Amino acid sequence: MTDINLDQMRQDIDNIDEKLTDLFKERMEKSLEIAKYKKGHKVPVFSDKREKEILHKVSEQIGEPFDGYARLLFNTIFDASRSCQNNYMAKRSDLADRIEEALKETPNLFPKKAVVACQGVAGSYSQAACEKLFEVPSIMYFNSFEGVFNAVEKGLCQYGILPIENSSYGSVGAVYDLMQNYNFHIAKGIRLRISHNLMAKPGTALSDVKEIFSHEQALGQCGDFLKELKDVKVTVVENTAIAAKMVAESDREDVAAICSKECADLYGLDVLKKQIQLSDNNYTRFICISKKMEIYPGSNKISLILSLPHTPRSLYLAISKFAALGINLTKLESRPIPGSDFEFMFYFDLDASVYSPELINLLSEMESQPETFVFLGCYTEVI
Ligand SMILES: O=C(O)C(=O)C[C@]1(C(=O)O)C=C[C@@H](O)C=C1
Repeated sequence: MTDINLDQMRQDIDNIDEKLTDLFKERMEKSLEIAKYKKGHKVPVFSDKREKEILHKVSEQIGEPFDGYARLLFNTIFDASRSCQNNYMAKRSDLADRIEEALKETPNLFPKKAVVACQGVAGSYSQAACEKLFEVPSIMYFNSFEGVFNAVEKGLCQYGILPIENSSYGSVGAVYDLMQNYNFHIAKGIRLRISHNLMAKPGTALSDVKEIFSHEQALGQCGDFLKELKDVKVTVVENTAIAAKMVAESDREDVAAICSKECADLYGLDVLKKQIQLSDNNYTRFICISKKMEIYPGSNKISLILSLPHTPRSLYLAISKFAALGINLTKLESRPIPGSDFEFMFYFDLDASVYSPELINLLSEMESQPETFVFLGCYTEVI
């Protein structure tokens, strides 16, 4: 009995959907007609006033309890309508040409050899990421992340390796902040499993340790282990391998470093405690940056930087453009713009590829807006 009723009700829904679909198609065709007018008369796609008027009218007409749902539905309809109009009106941008050139000029295979900038000293996780990406890299080490960006921008190194995010401790804010100041592209990404160890000179016992050195991210990833230790000073240094080197070269017998196992062999240290990170599934994402845009075959990830106007719904409108094309947004990071009044730079990672003409139209449209828009690259992430 129940099943018969359900079948009947579903049949009713199907009939309603058929009418809705016809009406939706009719509405989208009208929207395209408007796009033709707008293109000819240089009228912008988005009209906040018109959308608000429609939402108000629809809410009044439908009343409670469905008015909230109706606004949700109509906002989605506007997203589709705007996306279709933008796609129709898109002008080919300088970015579209640069992407086409990069697709033509990038070789099919990622290089095996290159001069690569890494932060820190030998034994750093950046070195491990670099050696996973390149078979025979010539690594140049720089004290700071800024040194890596500089070396690539000035052409001193062909590529640079930078950590951007850890699965348990989050984004590397310093790298995101530097992205605003340098011209670079992302050519590849890599995800590295990270296992931290407490290391000291041979002869030092865990109970002797009075000071631990490491990078801020590594210390954060080992927070639970550090909380258990009593009367131990924790000191932040630029890099985990720098911490290992400092401990190895120190006259003190009461210091230790949190670093990778490879550092033990490199700097003659002993492991006091293995795997001290919060989770066994501890991964760090690195980017491999280049000066020129390089897009290797199969690239399926896109990174962008956007500044958005301080107006209601501006972030929603940007995200809805990706949603309307069915694009998965895999990361959204916001960082304050120095010196501004709580204005932010937004960093988007998308599951998308430059082989899609609709996406190229969308990127062209975004580039034509007055706000900052930077296409960082289209690449694959090695896992
Ligand atoms: O009225 C317009 O200007 C339209 O382009 C139509 C429409 C809509 O789909 O209703 C689309 C985009 C605008 O932001 C406002 C309304």
